[in-house]
Order: sequence, then structure tokens, then C-alpha cells
Amino acid sequence: MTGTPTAGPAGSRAPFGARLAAAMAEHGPLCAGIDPHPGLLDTWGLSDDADGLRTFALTVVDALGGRVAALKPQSALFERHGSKGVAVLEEVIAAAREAGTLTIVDAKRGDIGSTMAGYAQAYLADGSPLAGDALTVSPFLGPGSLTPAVELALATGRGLFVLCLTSNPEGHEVQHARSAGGESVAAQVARFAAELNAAELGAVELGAVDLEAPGSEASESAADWGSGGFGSIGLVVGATIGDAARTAGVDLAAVRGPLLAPGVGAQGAGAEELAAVFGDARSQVLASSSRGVLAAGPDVAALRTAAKTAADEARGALATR
Ligand SMILES: O=c1ccn([C@@H]2O[C@H](COP(=O)(O)O)[C@@H](O)[C@H]2O)c(=O)[nH]1
Repeated sequence: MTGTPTAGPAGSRAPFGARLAAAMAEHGPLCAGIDPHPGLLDTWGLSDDADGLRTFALTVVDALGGRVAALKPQSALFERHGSKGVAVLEEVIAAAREAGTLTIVDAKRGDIGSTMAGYAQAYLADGSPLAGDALTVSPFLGPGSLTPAVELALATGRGLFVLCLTSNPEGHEVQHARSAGGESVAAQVARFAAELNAAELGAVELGAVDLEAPGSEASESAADWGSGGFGSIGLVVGATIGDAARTAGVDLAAVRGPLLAPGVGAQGAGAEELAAVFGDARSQVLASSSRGVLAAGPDVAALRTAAKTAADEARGALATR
């Protein structure tokens, strides 16, 4: 086997945090985004319709499947093609799974709890065609509103990435707001994830989570997961945020979960920013680049070279020794 545990039959999937840690160790800390912007479709010589979208997205899976830690399809750019676009997203998730690559579906879902349960069923339930390995979610209706998604993710070996300190400049206005007690919104979100991860990792350490489920590839890496894996509830923390984690009072290392770091490449962040933003949480970072890699297409070899270069740069920037 490779060092990357993949999904076994329903009910036997190892925890997402463990699977992601293994994938990052094998392929480097890069998540390649699949963002089929109209401009990119044009550059690739493709039509701005569901057929062009399908060719684009499946070319990326073909080029990078089995070569990066994760692929992150951006749901909005599939949804803009209507039901045919959503069908392509389902096909992309299945193709990545077939290639043995984790998918983070970037749909940033968030709603009141009863509706969140519907989103959870759509994106996190076994057998749902839109279920990848993890989902991005918005905590801005209150972190507790995400409980249905948390419960289903943990029950199915999937993960969440909760928006915390986003890469866009406008995020500051909301994420740095402080409660009467003085805690920033971002710090509250980080504490929510930290508490969930402490409970999950504590259960693993106590042996209450069976990492050796029959039929999965879990057993061969179980020891690694117990010691080096992440919790399954990650945060989104942009690589562009400068010292915002410090000023918002967010202890990223204490989260013990993966930190999805968009902003690398097209939004201007590079190795220097990755190293500076994440400090002693560098080993948790999954750098994310979409346009910076996709601009190399449609040539498959060029896409692979661009992804490898980005992964190598991220690995160098995030090395802890
Ligand atoms: O804070 C955030 C959260 C998510 N994103 C998403 O990541 C990619 C970035 O694309 P690039 O082409 O690498 O800029 C995109 O899908 C965003 O929606 C983010 O950028 N920032």
C-alpha cells in the first residue's frame, strides 16, 4: 500500500484527520483547488458550459489524482452551470476517490441547525453523491449551529474545515469583532474546533475509536494516527492574513486540527507568508492553491509540474526543523 489510507467500506473509514495527516506526509502539504473560472475555461480552449467544465475538472483529477494531498473543488463554479454542473461535481468527487485522493468540497455551508442537518446529509453522508472527504462550513450563525455536520462528519470518518480567519480583506470586520468577554469571533471558532478535536483525539488515545476497522487500510497506519494525526475538525486560515491570528488571540497550534490555508499563488501569498503566518502551527498547514496551479493547464505534465513546485515550496516553508 501507499502511505495514504483511503476510504474502506461504509462504517470502516478511518478518521479524516488521520487520513489527511498520512496524505500530507506522503504527498506534501498542498491542496490543489479545482476552480473552473470562466476565464480559465477560455484559456484552456474550453466552452463555458457543462461540457467544458467536465473536461476541465476531470483533466485536473487525471493530472493530480494520486499526486497531491487533497483536491478542493470549488462548488460555486460548478453550481453556476446548474444541475448539469452539480452532476459534474459529483463525477469529480467520484473520480478523485477512484484515484485515491482526498476531496475537500468547498461549499462553505452554514445555516440554522435543522437546515444544517440537510446540508450534512448532502455533503457528509455515506452514499451521497456530493460527499467528499471533508466540507468547508461557515460558523457565522454560531459555531453550535454546525453540530449536525460535526456529528455526521465524525460518524462517517469525514472532516470539516470551519471558516476562522479568511484570506479576503473583508473578513477582518467580522472575525476580529469581540464579545462582551473580550474574546474575538475567530478565537471562539478556534476554541470550538479545539474542544471537538481534543475529544476526538482523546477517544483515539483511549482506544475508543477503532482505527483497525476491517476492510479499510487503517490498520497498517493506526499507530501513526494515534500519535501524529490531526483531529478531524480543521480551520480555514488564509495565508494572506499577516499577524491576524495573534491580534485576534487565536492559538492555532492548540486546535490540533488541520489548517487549510488558501491565498497561496493568485492571492499573493508564498513561502515567506506561510512560514510567518503559522508559526508553531506550521506542521498542521495544508496550503491551498487553485489558479496558481490551474494556470499551467491544460497540459497534464505542466499541471503536475506546477503542483509539485507549489508542494515543494510549501513543504520547505512549513518544515519545522
Ligand atoms: O478564506 C478563504 C476561504 C476559501 N477560499 C477559496 O480558496 C480558493 C482560492 O483560489 P485561488 O485561485 O488560489 O485564489 C477559492 O476557491 C476560494 O473560494 C479562499 O480563497 N479564501
